Amino acid sequence: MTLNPSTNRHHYPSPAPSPPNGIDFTMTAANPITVLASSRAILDGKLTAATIVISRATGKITSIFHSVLHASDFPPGTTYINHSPHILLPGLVDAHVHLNEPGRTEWEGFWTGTRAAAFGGVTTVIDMPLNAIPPTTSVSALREKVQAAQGKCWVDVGFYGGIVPGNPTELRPLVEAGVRGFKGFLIDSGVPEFPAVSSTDIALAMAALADEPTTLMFHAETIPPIADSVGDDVQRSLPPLAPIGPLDEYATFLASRPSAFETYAIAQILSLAHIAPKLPLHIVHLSAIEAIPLLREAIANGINITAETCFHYLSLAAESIRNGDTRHKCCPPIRSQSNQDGLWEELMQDDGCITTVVSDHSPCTPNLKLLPSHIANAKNDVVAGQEESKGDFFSAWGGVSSVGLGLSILWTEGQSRGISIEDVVKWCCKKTAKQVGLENEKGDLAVGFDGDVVVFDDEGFFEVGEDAMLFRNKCSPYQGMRLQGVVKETWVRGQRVWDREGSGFGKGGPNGKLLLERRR
Ligand SMILES: NC(=O)NC(NC(N)=O)C(=O)[O-]
Ligand SMILES: [Zn+2]
Ligand SMILES: [Zn+2]
Repeated sequence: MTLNPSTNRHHYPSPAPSPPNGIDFTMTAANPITVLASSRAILDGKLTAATIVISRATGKITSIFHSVLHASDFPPGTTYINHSPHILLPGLVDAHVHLNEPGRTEWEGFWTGTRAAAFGGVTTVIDMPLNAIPPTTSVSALREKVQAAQGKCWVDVGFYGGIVPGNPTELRPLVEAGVRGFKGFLIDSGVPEFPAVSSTDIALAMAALADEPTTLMFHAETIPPIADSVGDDVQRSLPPLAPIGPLDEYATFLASRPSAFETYAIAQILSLAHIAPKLPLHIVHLSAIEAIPLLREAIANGINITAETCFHYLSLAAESIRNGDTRHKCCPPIRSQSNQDGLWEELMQDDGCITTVVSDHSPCTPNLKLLPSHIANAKNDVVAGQEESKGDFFSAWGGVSSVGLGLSILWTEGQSRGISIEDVVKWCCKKTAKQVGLENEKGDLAVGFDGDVVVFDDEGFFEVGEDAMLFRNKCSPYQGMRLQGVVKETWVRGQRVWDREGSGFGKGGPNGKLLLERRR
């Protein structure tokens, strides 16, 4: 090793690999590096051999080589791991997670939710504005959330703001305070403190955000009016379709929330898009394939709109949901197998309207799922004293728990559909990062990006037992399933947070960053 006294920089020992493209191939004593290598990695969306150098001081990727370099190529003191043949992926950005703290921390919290994320290779989660109390509909509520999150996050966490009636003046201050987008509901949200918006509210929100660097997102389900003369406010207060059939049969629930709820809501949003032509619009958790032609046409006409779908719509189907298995209840609902096939078909199109796949992890305490004891098989699923309403899809909380399982769910389901690991990275890393304005630091393995790296064994299997459901309440439709694709290690900004075969969660504690830098 040669020491350059003027800069105190240690240069790499000979034989050092020649630095391609003039990359600064040096390490200072104050800036030690971690090097992760593998014969297989996803760089710039393509599978290739790679050696990734991460600064331990900044957590950023400082150089990348498209080949496997050796430990001896680096200075002593370098942490070097060759993970061949496991795949190095950029950490997943799950752009739709409900963490529910403060206020409903017994449903989920920052600590449990972000550990579950890290377990499954998710290095960034974006928290939804509802189910915590207060909901994130004002800057002061955001402050409470940020306060509650301090010191508890194992991965990086960003926040969405909420659009509710009466809060348009809060929206720009929320952008300034660092929220990464906004969500509004066109139907009852399930919690009283987050009411649905009318067309008038949407128009006000669009006007307020028209020139802001943000994304306006909608829970697009609404009850089509019984008559054109029904006013907007009356419309919003209509009850959903009454159940016709046994309440514990999934088909009864599915029939109460038809695809027309989604297409009608999307048409309503599109009819207002001219108010903010530049503002990125986004449909969260798209389920109904009938909405795809509407969205495609809108995009062809220049409307700036995208859609996400969820792991559960791509892996579960109405036909296989047992009576009373409310772990599958979510809104919009999981639809037929042919609907699932149609979502996959759209997702696989390069120019499709569905650009991202997220979890919509929206958990609750097991008692609120009203799960009958013949289905409950995790310890905390069985709750005494609710026999009369057990399995009632209409009374049960709507939301599927899956944060941290998504990579393996998609990989398992995708085996028979011919997807590649590059596809998964596109849907769950690259495009989700873009959706929330993190495309210059997350979602890819590239110089200058955060050193968020997943070590993925694409051929391994695991069973979704309690040890794989690190979210607070072990109640998920994936429970007991055998999934292909195991996350061996998760690195967040150059620190190993999860080491499946080694020490488990890192001794460094929860070092997740709260992503509150204003979007640009
Ligand atoms: N209040 C909720 O968490 N709702 C969520 N619930 C679902 N998806 O069933 C959602 O994202 O709409
Ligand atoms: Zn929603
Ligand atoms: Zn949600």
